[in-house]
Amino acid sequence: MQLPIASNSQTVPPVVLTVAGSDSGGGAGIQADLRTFASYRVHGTVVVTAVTAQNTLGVERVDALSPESVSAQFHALVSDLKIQALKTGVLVNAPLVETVAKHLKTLNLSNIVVDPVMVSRAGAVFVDSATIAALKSSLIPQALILTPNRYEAQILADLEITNLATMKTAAQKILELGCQSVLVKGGAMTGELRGLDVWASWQQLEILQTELIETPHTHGSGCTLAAAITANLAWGETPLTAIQKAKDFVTQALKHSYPIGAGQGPLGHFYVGFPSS
Ligand SMILES: Nc1ncnc2c1ncn2[C@@H]1O[C@H](COP(=O)(O)OP(=O)(O)OP(=O)(O)O)[C@@H](O)[C@H]1O
Ligand SMILES: Cc1ncc(CO)c(N)n1
Repeated sequence: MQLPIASNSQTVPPVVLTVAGSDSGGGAGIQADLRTFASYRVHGTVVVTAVTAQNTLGVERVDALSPESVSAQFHALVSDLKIQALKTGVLVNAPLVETVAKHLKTLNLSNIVVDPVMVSRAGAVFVDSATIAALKSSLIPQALILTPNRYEAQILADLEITNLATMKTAAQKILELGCQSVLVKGGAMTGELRGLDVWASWQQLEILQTELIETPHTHGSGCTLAAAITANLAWGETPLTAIQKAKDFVTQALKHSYPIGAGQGPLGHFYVGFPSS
């Protein structure tokens, strides 16, 4: 593959950040985010929020980092590096949500993608009601783009999502939480809605669909999508274009997902050519 950027000391890629958890199986979380960032030739930095013991079959244990550790990681980063776009992933308790929200406020950055990880598609529940309340009050209002999956959108909108109409209604209800736009992801929908997403801002509503990839190996698709949106924003794309390009990237990576382990395998990020940005 031809590298699009010359490697000399003058070339500086955009700096992006993922505030997320580690997946020991390497499929989701920070591991998926960094593979995605590398695919987009952006420099990925990390604030680790939790360490999960996880594989293709599920989550066995979650250890949250302390708010002090998370704060220290933010301080080290922002005292030295200029972040152009960031995404947040799993935040397993209310103090962590509040800590991250406080640091994001001081960054004065508009390119914020919030992936409100609460329930993975494999059914792992990561958060309690206090955490959901903190997400709603302090983090979601800072999002340029919020990316709930079907189950997270149901919780945030307090509405059962069964069809396209309820996906749209949920998106519009979630906007009232104060985010600038919301992408209700359809990976967990069934039939012809599987893989269809609904994006809503106050001005616009779009249905996004590429092609359905018939595979059980989709572990990390949500993290990959949010990371790819973040990378596209860092390269200067508008929110809708960033989402469209990111969805194309996820579709390609799903085409190349691979069966390691006995459960849901990860996406094949490194088999996708350099994405246009
Ligand atoms: N089989 C599929 N074919 C095409 N697109 C898919 C498929 N499964 C998921 N997607 C897309 O992948 C993106 C991620 O959505 P999804 O609903 O899977 O997120 P998620 O549940 O947060 O993922 P995960 O918890 O596995 O990281 C969305 O754009 C969705 O439409
Ligand atoms: C660490 C981590 N973050 C996010 C998800 C959601 O897929 C996961 N399974 N694990």
